[in-house]
Amino acid sequence: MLVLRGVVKSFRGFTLHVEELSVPDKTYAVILGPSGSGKTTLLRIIAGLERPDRGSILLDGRDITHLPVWERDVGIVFQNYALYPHLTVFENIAMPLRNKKLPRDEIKKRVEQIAEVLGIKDQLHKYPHQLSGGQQQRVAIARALVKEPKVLLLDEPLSNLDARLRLEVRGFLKELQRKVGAIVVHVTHDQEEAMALGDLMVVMNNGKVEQVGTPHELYRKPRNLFVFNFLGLGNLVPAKALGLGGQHLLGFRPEDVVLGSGDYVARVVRQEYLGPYKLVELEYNGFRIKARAPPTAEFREGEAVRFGIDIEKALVFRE
Ligand SMILES: Nc1ncnc2c1ncn2[C@@H]1O[C@H](COP(=O)(O)OP(=O)(O)OP(=O)(O)O)[C@@H](O)[C@H]1O
Repeated sequence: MLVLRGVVKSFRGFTLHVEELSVPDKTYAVILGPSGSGKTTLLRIIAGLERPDRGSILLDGRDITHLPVWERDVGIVFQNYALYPHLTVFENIAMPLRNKKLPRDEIKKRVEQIAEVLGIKDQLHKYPHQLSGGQQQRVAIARALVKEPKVLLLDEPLSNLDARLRLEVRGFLKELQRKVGAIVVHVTHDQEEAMALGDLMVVMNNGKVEQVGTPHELYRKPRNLFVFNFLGLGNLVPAKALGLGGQHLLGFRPEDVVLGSGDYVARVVRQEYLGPYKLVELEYNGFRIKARAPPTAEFREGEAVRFGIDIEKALVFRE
């Protein structure tokens, strides 16, 4: 189990403050937040690349706050992979083991083993520039895993891959984590990626943790407007505008809008065909509302449609 307690790190004009964060064993944790929210700083503190001003980091009950990077039992994959260009794939992966001065046979065995797990065994003689982006990334992951660390840290690992490869590698990362059983801490600003991968999601904003939970908890029970707005598509309408009492805002997801029947009448502003469903944007009482419709539904722009809201699923926020 990885625990951060009372961790504070200040730069000029920015403070990261994590009161308490626990990541249980064998958990895929995703740190999600907008640019500048402190995700990378948090990762670097866990890695030992950044020293916190206050607080402690515990790994399996051991205080590692003041240990140097190489004594921490963590593997790191940087966003740009940071491979050594003049070394072969084999030597890149072997580097952490050479630093540990393991015997030559042992190094060969372990490099080949991890290369097998990552499906790059036939690339070991090549140089990084002879590999595709996806293959380079696998080499970086292999290098991070070859020491069999308890914690694997991934900083925006998918951001350099094209859309198709990103989906493929995403599935692969999760399977890999299950196979090696390590704690993964994965930093991203992509909410879909975070929900797809995370056993545990940590939403950050402005140096603080806004909420920690499973993807479903965060999507359905966001603690505040920031989390609601940051995860997926949402509608926000004052309760009054819907003829309901109170001064609050109602938050609901497109899939909570029932089209074709209900208490309200709106106008269709536009529609987007997205394959499995259509996203329809409505205007009601001066507010925009996004709704889901079957992919075959046809609307005319400006057409009046009736709609209702699954009010049980709606969230109440203070205005
Ligand atoms: N070494 C440093 N010296 C000074 N300021 C820093 C340093 N590292 C980070 N910061 C500042 O801390 C804040 C958080 O940066 P951080 O990189 O952790 O955010 P992030 O959420 O990872 O953002 P991004 O998604 O853009 O990478 C930023 O305002 C950044 O300018």
